[in-house]
Amino acid sequence: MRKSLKTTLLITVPLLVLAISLLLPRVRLLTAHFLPSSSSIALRHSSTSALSNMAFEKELQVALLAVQRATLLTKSVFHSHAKGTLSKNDASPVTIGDFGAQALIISALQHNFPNDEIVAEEEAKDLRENSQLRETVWELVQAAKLSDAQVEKDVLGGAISSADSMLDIIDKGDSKGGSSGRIWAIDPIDGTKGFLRGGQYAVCLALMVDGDVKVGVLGCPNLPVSDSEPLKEGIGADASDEEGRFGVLFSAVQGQGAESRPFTAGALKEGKSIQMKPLSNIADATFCESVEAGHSSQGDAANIASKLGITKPSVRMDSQAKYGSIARGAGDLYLRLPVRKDYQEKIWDHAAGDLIVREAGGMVTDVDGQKLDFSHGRTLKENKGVIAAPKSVHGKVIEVVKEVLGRPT
Ligand SMILES: Nc1ncnc2c1ncn2[C@@H]1O[C@H](COP(=O)(O)OS(=O)(=O)O)[C@@H](OP(=O)(O)O)[C@H]1O
Ligand SMILES: [Mg+2]
Ligand SMILES: [Mg+2]
Ligand SMILES: [Mg+2]
Repeated sequence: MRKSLKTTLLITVPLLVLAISLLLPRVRLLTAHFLPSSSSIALRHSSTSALSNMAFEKELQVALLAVQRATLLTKSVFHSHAKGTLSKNDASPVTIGDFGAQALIISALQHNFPNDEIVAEEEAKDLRENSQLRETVWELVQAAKLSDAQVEKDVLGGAISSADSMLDIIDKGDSKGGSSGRIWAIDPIDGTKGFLRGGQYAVCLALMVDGDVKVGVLGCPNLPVSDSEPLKEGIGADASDEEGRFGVLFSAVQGQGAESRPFTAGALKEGKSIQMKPLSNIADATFCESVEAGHSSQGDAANIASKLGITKPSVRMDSQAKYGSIARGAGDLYLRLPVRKDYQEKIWDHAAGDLIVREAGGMVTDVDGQKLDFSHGRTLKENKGVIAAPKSVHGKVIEVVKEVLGRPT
C-alpha cells in the first residue's frame, strides 16, 4: 500500500510541477490583462513590442488606447451621423467628432495621470449653449468603447459619469502650456476639413515634459495600413474596413524610435519600427503639403521644389498624416510655408508628428532651421512654418527655403 502511494507521488508530483510551469506564463498574461495596475500595462505592452521597463511605457500604452478609442468615435461619426458642424470664431470648422474625441482622451488621461496639465484645441462653450448638440455628443461618447471591456474600464477609466461632467472634462484642456512640468497636447481631429470631405485626418496626442516632446501618438484611420504604399493625394474615404484598409496608428517615445501598427477596433496590434526613406538625390523627393492653400503657401512650395530639381508633383493631404507618411518612408519632405505673417502654429498641430519624424531619423525645424519649440505656451510663437526632411538633405532644403522666402541667412 505504502509502496503504491510512493509510486503515485513519484509520478504525479513531477507532472503537477510540469503543468504549473506551463500554465504560469498564461496566468501572468491573463492577470496582466485584467489588472488595473501599471504592471499590467507594462506586461501587455512588452508582449506587443519588446519595450519592457522603458521610460514612458505606461504613458505610451495609455496614449495608444486613448487615441484608438477616440479614433473609433470619429469613424462612427463619419459613417453614421450628420457631422454637427459649427464654425468657430476663426471661421474654422468643429464637429461633434472633435468634441467627443477630446472628451474621451482627456477622461483617459485624468484617470491615469490626474496631476498632468492638458492643452487641447476645443472648448465646451458651444455645447453648454446648445442642449441638442450636447445630447448628441453625449450619446456618441457613451457609445464609444473599446471591445475589451476590462481594458476600457481599468486602463481608460471607463465611462464618463454624466453629460455635465463631460463638459467639464472637455474644458480641462485649457492649460496655458509652458516650459515646465508634464503637459499633454491634444488635437482631437486634426484636419477637420479633411475629415468632413472624407480625406485624411488624424487624432493627435503628445506628452511634453519641460517643453520637450517625450511621447507622440497619431491615429490616422484613412491612411493605408501598409507602410510601403506610395503617397496618394489626400482622399481616404475609399479605404473601407471591408477592404482590410483600416488605417494606422503611429507612435514614438523620445530615444526609443518610432513605430506604426495597423489600426483596429480590437486589441492593439504589434508595433513595427519605421524609418524615413534614405534619399541620396533630393531631386528624387516626393513632398507633401496642406490641401488648404490658406494653411501653407503652395506657390512658395512649388518654387522651392523647382529650385531643388524636384519634378514629381506635390502630394496634398490634410492633417498630421503628413508627418506619419514621411516618417514611414511613403514620402520624403513635408513643407508648411507661412501664408500670413501673424499666424502662430498651434502646438497640438505638430507635437506628436514632430517627435515621430525625428524618432524615424528625420529632422524637423521651422523655415529658418530652428527646432520647433513647444515651451512657449499653446502656440509655437518662436517658429514660422515647418520643414521636415531626412537629415541628409534637410540643410539643403532650408538653404533653398530661406532663399525663396527671403529669410535672413
Ligand atoms: N492660417 C493658417 N496657417 C497654418 N495653419 C492653419 C491656419 N489656419 C488654421 N490652421 C491649422 O491647420 C490645421 C490643419 O492643417 P493641415 O496641414 O491639415 O491643413 S490642410 O487641412 O491640409 O489644409 C488646422 O488644424 P485643425 O483645426 O485641427 O483641422 C488648423 O489648426
Ligand atoms: Mg480646428
Ligand atoms: Mg489641427
Ligand atoms: Mg483639430
